[in-house]
Amino acid sequence: MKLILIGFMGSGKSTIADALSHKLAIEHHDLDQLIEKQSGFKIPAYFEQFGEAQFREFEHQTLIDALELDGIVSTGGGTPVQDANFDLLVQHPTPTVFLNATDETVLKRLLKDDVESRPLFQELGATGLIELKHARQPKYEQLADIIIDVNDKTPAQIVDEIVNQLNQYQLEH
Ligand SMILES: Nc1ncnc2c1ncn2[C@@H]1O[C@H](COP(=O)(O)OP(=O)(O)OP(=O)(O)O)[C@@H](O)[C@H]1O
Ligand SMILES: O=C(O)C1=C[C@@H](O)[C@@H](O)[C@H](O)C1
Ligand SMILES: [Mg+2]
Repeated sequence: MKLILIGFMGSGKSTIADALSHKLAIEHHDLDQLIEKQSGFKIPAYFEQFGEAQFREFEHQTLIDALELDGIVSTGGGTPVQDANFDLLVQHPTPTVFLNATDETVLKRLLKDDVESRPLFQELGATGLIELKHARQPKYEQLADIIIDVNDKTPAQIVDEIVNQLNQYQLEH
């Protein structure tokens, strides 16, 4: 079984994919973690050392490899909106789940984490980050086979909702 999770930074892709992989007893491949493992750099260090353009190239190659694997692929927040990745994902037969969070939810969750772990948050600040979120929203929506509202829900509730919607989706396709 295969599944792709997309959504903005802080929408919960890594958290939800991890919980879902346990529930469904399948593998989870987190693109940011794969990039860190394969490059030997943490994401902020990679941005600092090589810049965003080179990060996007590395991310693209990692996505190509990850799409060959079984299980759940959780993407980085910016992965699906890069043109080359968008084209790959739009053609890919695997169901794509978009975790849709409000601006408030995203900011609340990101501010709870270490700001330094997300270089674009550090660079853009809260206002710039939300502008980026709005600019990306149409692309996430275009790629989504299933959209899950992730506001004010526990990870367990979100996981159950994904499982239900996925069953429905599979019956219809
Ligand atoms: N449903 C939820 N309720 C409350 N907190 C949550 C929920 N889902 C995730 N979180 C928390 O929000 C933060 C961001 O979650 P996570 O790292 O999974 O997001 P992400 O979409 O993978 O972000 P990125 O794109 O930056 O990798 C974490 O601190 C996580 O514990
Ligand atoms: O939204 C983005 O562009 C990013 C999100 C993270 O998952 C990382 O991939 C990186 O910090 C860039
Ligand atoms: Mg993540």
